[in-house]
Amino acid sequence: MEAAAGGVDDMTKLSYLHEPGVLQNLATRYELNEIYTYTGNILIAVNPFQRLQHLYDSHMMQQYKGAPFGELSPHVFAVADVAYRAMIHEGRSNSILVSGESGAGKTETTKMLMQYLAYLGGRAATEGRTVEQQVLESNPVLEAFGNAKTVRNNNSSRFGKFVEIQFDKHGRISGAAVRTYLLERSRVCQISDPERNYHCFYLLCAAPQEELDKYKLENPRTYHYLNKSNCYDLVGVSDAREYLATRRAMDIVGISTQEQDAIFRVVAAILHIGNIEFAKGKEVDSSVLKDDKSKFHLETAAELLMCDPGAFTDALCKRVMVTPEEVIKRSLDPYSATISRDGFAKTIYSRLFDWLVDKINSSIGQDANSKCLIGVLDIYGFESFKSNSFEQFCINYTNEKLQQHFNQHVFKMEQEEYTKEQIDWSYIEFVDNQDVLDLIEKKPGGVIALLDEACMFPKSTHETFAQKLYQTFQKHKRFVKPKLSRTDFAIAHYAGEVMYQSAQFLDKNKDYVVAEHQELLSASRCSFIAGLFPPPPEETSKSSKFSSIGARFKQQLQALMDTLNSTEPHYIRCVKPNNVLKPAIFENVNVMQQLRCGVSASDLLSVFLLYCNLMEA
Ligand SMILES: Nc1ncnc2c1ncn2[C@@H]1O[C@H](COP(=O)(O)OP(=O)(O)OP(=O)(O)O)[C@@H](O)[C@H]1O
Repeated sequence: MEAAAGGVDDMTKLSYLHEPGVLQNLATRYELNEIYTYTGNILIAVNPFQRLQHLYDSHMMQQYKGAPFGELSPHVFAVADVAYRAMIHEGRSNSILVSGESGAGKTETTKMLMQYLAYLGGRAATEGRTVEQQVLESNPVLEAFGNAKTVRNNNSSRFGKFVEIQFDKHGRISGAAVRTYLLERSRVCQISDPERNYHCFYLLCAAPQEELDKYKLENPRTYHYLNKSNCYDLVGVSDAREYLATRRAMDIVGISTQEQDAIFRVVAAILHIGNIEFAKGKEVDSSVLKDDKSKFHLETAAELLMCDPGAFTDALCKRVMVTPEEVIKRSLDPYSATISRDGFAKTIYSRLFDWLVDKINSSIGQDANSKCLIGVLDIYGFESFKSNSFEQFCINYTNEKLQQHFNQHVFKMEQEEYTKEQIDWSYIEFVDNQDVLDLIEKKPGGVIALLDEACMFPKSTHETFAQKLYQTFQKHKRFVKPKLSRTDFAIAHYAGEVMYQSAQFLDKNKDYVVAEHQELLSASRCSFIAGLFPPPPEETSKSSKFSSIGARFKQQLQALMDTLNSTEPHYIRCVKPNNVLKPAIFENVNVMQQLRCGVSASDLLSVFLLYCNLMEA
């Protein structure tokens, strides 16, 4: 078969399925603004970095509605349409898994899928808010609080998301639920140039003057949590306009004016908290507020959080130690008080984010009777940087899980098709990554379990944790102890080897709120804020008190996999054609690496073989 001049819309039509051919095909099509290409029924979407309005207008939606798959040009709408029709005809739940590296276009793709599903399953405009409107407007709310500018994407989601859209027996949207995964907390207190903190901080600093007066806010350059980077503005985005848009979206989602006020009070308080500085106190290893400025910020934060300023200072600068004999109040030195301050800010922000997600869910409402749903997964892709920490470990663990899900699905599909065509399938090799998953999640003895053990044992350090890993996995095929480091470790993932720095693993895995912070905030005179800090469940034993981010994430991931396993999956692979985030630039090596990390070469090959065999059979 000759290669078509404009490329082929399905890679399985290529005469040879090899990397240069695949790349050439994607590049040719990209040049013509044909950003979508199939590989069998997997959709590859190359980020255009420009608005291609005509691709997504209502005329396009009409065209794709009910059109047989493959009849029209490849498109996200076609994938959503297949999922919807499969759901209606077979009465089965479906899911669409959107993957790709940061900036590849997952969130945009997810929004288009949701828009199309809202079009298919929406009700005729009735008065008030419709479920689909609420579902769509939950995006800007979550983006304002969970997205930020990073070096790789100006609007990067710093959390994973699974949106479950429920349908009634007539195929109408009857409810929805959003599940989120692992928000990046460290960003609240720590950003580096030229990144930004979460959008909401800049939006609030661009609010109308009377609101700024209310929250005692000034220029974003004033705030320590924002001025560690020189980037304040986003090209082509007006924070003032976005602030109003976010407020409107909050209205639609069902967040009351009072609640909105409390939310932005928390956001403003965090900015003030970041500006509280400490100096050495009179006593050894104690600290006091550094100057009048710090006093002002502390008092303002206390006012906004509606708590007692004296108790607030104590909660930041002191710790209560309970021994069997007595209760001792111990002072913190300025360095420890600063860490305490940042911990406070991160805790309150992550509680606020969780509240928003819960509120969106309760406000949209769940349809308990729904038999069918379509889930859309928008989750971080595989990451391998110069320096990789606990976040990358969790992200890559997620991707191992999804890769296994994909392998099992393709394998099952092949088996079924071959059986149907009466072809002997005994020779198909099943690529399995269970060994990496065991290394990470096995209980007892996996990396997560060993990390939890280390966190529970007071004398552990990252050095002792790393030594334990070296001992335990000495002979593990997927574990590598580097020669030159005593604390790093590498895992041979399906997409390549990643070296992790264990230094902050223990701290980042600990999931507890300092008792003094909890006490202060649960006593807030603002019911919204007190509600973010309900009393912790009764402690039955010491061990039940410990909860870890890793173990909780593992549970969440298992629940996600259980949901996905009960659905018919569809895959969309987003590709970022360049690192300068500009249209019309297609970097071959870059794209090739992404294809290898995601739908890997062997997966493409197996999908290809499957189609060839089917055509011959
Ligand atoms: N189909 C599209 N049409 C126009 N622009 C797009 C499209 N897809 C992506 N973009 C552009 O690329 C940017 C990055 O896309 P997006 O935020 O969806 O990436 P992502 O894969 O979700 O990244 P992250 O993992 O960092 O959240 C968008 O802000 C938008 O400017």
